Amino acid sequence: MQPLVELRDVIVEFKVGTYFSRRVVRVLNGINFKIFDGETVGVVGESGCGKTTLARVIAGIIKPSQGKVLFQGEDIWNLKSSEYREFRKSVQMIHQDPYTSLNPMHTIFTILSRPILKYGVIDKSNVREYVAKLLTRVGLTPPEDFMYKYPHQLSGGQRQRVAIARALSLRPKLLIADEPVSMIDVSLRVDILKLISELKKEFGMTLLYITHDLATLKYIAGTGRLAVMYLGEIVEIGSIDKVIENPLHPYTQLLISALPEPDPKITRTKQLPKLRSLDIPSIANPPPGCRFHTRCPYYIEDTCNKVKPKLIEVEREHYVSCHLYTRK
Ligand SMILES: Nc1ncnc2c1ncn2[C@@H]1O[C@H](COP(=O)(O)OP(=O)(O)OP(=O)(O)O)[C@@H](O)[C@H]1O
Repeated sequence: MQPLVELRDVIVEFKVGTYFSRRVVRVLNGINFKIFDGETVGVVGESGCGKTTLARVIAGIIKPSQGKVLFQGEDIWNLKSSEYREFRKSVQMIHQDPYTSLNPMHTIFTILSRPILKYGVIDKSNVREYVAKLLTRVGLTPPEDFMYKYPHQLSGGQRQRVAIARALSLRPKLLIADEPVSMIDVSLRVDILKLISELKKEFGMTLLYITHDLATLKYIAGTGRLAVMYLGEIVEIGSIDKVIENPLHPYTQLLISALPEPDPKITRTKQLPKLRSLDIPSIANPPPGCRFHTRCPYYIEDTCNKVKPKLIEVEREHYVSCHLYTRK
């Protein structure tokens, strides 16, 4: 089956520093990744591991320094302008920060109607009705109470609902939600996650959900797949159930064992894997070999610190890059 999105050996490098101390930081290091039509894929990893960069590469906002990004089999950086326009319409993103993702100078009506008119989704005469429908669908009712307000007049949760309506307005094939609830009040998070998950089903979209919080991922992605990132690389990928029940990579094991337990007794007695070091290396200066070796409890001298492990299939559709499995 042709994937909706495919990343082939994607490398992203940024130039950082001033003129005299300019250097290159590799933020994505050889990503191979497929997303299939209709599925939900979660990407989890700690802050700064390259999740947003991955999302932006898939959305066509950042051009990879090397490698290819294919959408429906076509290299997005070789598309004709009309095809590129169609691609940009098909892939929509909900950003982390609802306070900066909406233009503060425009009313909600303008924010929602502009992309609709730009891409000719609906006839001009029907725009008001369409915007009202969108607002209602994302729970901003009655829509007249929100349409002519400015973003600063709304709460964080309401703004994120507007951002969801904006993404939805173009009827995208792929919705990328980049930590959509991390800056929203805890009490509102479940409602927003529920809304995204319902809309995904209702509109038959494919969903890429990015988070550093595995607990919210289980909530939204349920039966989908999960990719675990560590310092710019995917270290494990498989169905969410398999990865959570049988995490293969020591880093994934660590993430899962750190999940809060409903029973405080279990939390008190739970043994977390003993890490070699608590320091998280910088993505600007990653360790050689396996990037997790400086922290890994199962570190193998002369292998993990020297050889980069390949992502291999250990059980059906469950991939991991770790020397513990390549040696078997
Ligand atoms: N345009 C850029 N120029 C230079 N460095 C960048 C740029 N964009 C991202 N980075 C760096 O790349 C690294 C990965 O950033 P990214 O935002 O992709 O991580 P993340 O996993 O999404 O983190 P968070 O969860 O904190 O948002 C960070 O060290 C960041 O500072």
